[in-house]
Amino acid sequence: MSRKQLDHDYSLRSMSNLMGERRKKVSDGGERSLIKTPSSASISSQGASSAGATAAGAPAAPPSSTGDLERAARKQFQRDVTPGFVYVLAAFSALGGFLFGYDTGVISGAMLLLKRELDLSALWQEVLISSTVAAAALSALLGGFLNGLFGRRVCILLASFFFAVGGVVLSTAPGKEVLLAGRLIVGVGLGIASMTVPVYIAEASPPHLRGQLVTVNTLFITGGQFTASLVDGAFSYLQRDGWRYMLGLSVLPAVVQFVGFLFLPESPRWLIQRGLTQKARRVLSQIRGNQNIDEEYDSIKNSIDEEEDSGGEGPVIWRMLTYAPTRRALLVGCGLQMFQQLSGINTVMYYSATILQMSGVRDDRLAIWLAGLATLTNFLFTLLGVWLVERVGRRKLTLGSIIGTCLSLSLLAIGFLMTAQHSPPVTFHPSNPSMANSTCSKYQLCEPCMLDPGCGFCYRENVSALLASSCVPVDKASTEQAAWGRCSNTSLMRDQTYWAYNYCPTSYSWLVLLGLVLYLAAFAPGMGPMPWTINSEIYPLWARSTGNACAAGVNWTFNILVSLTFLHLAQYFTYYGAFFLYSSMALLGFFFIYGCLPETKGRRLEEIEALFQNQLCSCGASDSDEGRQVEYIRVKGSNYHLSDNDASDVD
Ligand SMILES: O[C@H]1[C@H](O)[C@@H](O)[C@H](O)[C@@H](O)[C@H]1O
Repeated sequence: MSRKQLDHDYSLRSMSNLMGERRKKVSDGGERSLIKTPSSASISSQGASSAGATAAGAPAAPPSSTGDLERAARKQFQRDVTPGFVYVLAAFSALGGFLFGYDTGVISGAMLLLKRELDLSALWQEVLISSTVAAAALSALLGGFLNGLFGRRVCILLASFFFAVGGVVLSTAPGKEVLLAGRLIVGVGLGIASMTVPVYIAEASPPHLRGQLVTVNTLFITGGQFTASLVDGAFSYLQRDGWRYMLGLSVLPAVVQFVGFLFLPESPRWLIQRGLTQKARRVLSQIRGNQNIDEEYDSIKNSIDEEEDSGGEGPVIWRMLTYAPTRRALLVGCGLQMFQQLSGINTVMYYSATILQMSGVRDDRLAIWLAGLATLTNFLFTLLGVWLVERVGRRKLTLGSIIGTCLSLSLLAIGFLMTAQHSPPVTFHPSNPSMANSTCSKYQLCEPCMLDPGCGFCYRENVSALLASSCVPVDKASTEQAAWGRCSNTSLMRDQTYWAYNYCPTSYSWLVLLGLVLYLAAFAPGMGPMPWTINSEIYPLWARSTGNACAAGVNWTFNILVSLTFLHLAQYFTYYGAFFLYSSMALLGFFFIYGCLPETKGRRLEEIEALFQNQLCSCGASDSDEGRQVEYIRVKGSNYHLSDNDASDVD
């Protein structure tokens, strides 16, 4: 074969191979199979020439080695199929993630001010915090239906509309009832955005970038949480109405997203499914920068036609549950979201200010600012996840992350255990009968006193030792001070007298702090983003919105479950008990992921269904390694054994 022919051959080959693996029908007993063609590795193994130069249509210096050639082809291909538009589209969509993070993060700081200004009872505080998450859980489920009916774009517009209206209602609320209405509206936006945005980004992205771009959405979530902690810190200095600014600021990104989406296109996959094929073609070539989209278009169209041919009766969720591959995908998707929340991320984040207080940060404001460091760490390590996802793949990243999460949770628990075992004693018991009769004064150690939500530990400390300490009831109006005694007036507390609510002074705080940092470093790159990313790609088109709706619903439901039970858990099992429990959940999660999660990196969305044809808990073994390895793909009960040679023969 002449050099020129080789050039031509391999430039075409690299284009199609690097796009992912190709779906081919093979006439083998009427069965259909996914045939994995060799990707870049096969280009080099066959000694190809300058694919990159040919693809660009310009002569280039001959690459010095096959490795250079492979890299050149890959780069050229990625330049060609990655026009800037897809980044713009992902960034505007991910504003939904930012609002998700901002609205869930900002409430803790806003609540400190709200409870003082509106005189909120503990019940109202709880209702205001959890109502948003509960509304999100329900609307995520509803979002599945809306997505199928109106498309992704309309749903994102709807979500940003809810965010904006909710923000306005919250910032102008005259009282707690209107605040509740605002929180519910925001919750509806949250639920819809959390299930739609990953799907929209996944459907618009080319396969080699899909993981990265969907993970950017989680990066925006953690960015929103970080911004919220800064805003909370900044506005906490305002004597009045600081919470109005905190809650109202979310209107800005919501409006930007709404306006942006008036101009952004609908997902081409949804358009094809709806039979709007001309429009779908236009959108696809707009997103792909006028590349040749025929192959991608045909592949989406074929998979939709096949799905239609195969029929299927009843509501989508029923069809998903009665068809093995989608049932397995649903189990994997919901399981991932469940284990994400059961690993205690929101408890750890929420608790970070207290952990810092344990380490000796006495000033409340400073603790709030420093807690921002935890959200920053979460953000930075999610960035690492964005970088890693297309390099190491989803499966390895999630597995590595959950092992680290499990170990660091154990370290946190050990830190709390040491703290409990070296709990300072209560040395001062009041003699006044009315004071002495309170439950709090019966505790002999700080640990049980701190675990009782009605009590706090009031102590005096000099440089080297803990002086007189007592356990006293907390002020009903504010947990920042005691109901009576030395710690009952924060502004009058002098002589190194401190009020510890929710924590005990300890010399083991460094262990807890180390656990916190390691936890965030392990959780954020994998367990934080991967459940969202993987869910956006594991369902076939007909089941995608329903699958994502269910998984997002599971995420929000376990979110609320874990946050609402934490304090009770701590009360009955102590802090270390609670963290050991989260750690064992993470361990369970590891086995689940190890057994059930296949690698989806680099595959077209239309091809992923086949990965779930395997029996559950053996599907993790699919190994692509750039097309070099032998692969077994079982389709509808038949085994196809493909080697490199088989694969290249088909091409
Ligand atoms: O993936 C996100 C993220 O990692 C957040 O930090 C967390 O607060 C959310 O609950 C979670 O779903």
